[in-house]
Amino acid sequence: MISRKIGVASLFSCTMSQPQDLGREDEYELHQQNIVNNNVNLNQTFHSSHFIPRVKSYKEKEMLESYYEVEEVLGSGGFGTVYAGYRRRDGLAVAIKHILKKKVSSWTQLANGMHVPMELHLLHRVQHVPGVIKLIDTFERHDSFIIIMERPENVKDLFDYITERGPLTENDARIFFTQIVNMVHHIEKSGVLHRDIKDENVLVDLKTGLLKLIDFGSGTILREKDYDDFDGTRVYSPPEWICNRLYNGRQATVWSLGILLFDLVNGDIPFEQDEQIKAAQLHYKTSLTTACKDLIRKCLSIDPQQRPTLEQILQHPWMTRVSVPDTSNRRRTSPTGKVLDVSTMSSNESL
Ligand SMILES: Nc1ncnc2c1ncn2[C@@H]1O[C@H](COP(=O)(O)OP(=O)(O)OP(=O)(O)O)[C@@H](O)[C@H]1O
Repeated sequence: MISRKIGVASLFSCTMSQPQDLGREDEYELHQQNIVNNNVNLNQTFHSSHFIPRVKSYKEKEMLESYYEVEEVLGSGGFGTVYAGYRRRDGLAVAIKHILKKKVSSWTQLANGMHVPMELHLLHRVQHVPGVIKLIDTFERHDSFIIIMERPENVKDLFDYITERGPLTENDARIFFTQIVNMVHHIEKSGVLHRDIKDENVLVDLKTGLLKLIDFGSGTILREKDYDDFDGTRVYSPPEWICNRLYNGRQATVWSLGILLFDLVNGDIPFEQDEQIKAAQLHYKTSLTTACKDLIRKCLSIDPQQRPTLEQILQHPWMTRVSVPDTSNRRRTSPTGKVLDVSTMSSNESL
């Protein structure tokens, strides 16, 4: 598998306590630390009435470190660094994302006139969506923003998960893919476009198989008009972006879902080079059902108009197939990491 990650450290080498309280709505605050907004690059400005943080007055002692213990690096990318940490008052496990202002390309203006990275606004706006990572707290410093999020215990991102286990069975892939499509559907209904749906941005809870979506750093407000900017992951971007530098948000999302589904059942993404994206030829390493290949093919239609909508994906026969108990005693590993007796779950993948 070709590595698409840069400098991602191992996850969760230690934990202190079970997450109990993810922070009540009224606990969510934006702590301003020595705010200097004069040099902020406001490429994109939106007036938001959805996001009005309570601003805590700046005091030297009320720094991040007095609320949170910062530990090892979980990952670093285009916008900054993510650390593991704990909330001091109750030991809640958190992820601390440090976003450098100079690296932020998209900003929004809040109803109170404050400027924040679009990522923060979008994440706040989709907090009600099941599966979206929970926002706990936010700080502003003169050169950066710090986003505190829940850090579920015993998780692994989907890239590492697939790298370690190889291609998933179609049944397991369906369990994951259904969660992701439902999440994306909810997010779009909330007027948000994630624009970086990929295995590295999905965390798998190894106990429950439940997924968490992270990283709205490439996201934007959903609109019908085509976009002419893209900051997501090129190998998940559609041919119309590669060829024309223009795309419809919903249709590009469906393309990225097609890449992700291929990745789940095949163990790696289908295209690395621009020419491959433009040709959209699919070569499978694994044996798949006709229904599965049909759904992938439709999502990866070169013509964006031919791609299914999210509703149509959810209605596709591969997604809705009725579970047929397998009477054999075959055993296999589930996405939850447990060895399952497949006679108790859906497993008939033949068409
Ligand atoms: N809430 C979280 N809980 C656990 N791990 C997390 C969390 N948020 C981020 N991570 C880890 O940190 C990594 C980087 O996070 P994220 O993608 O948000 O940062 P980024 O700077 O936008 O990275 P990139 O540029 O690669 O997209 C993730 O791949 C994941 O491994």
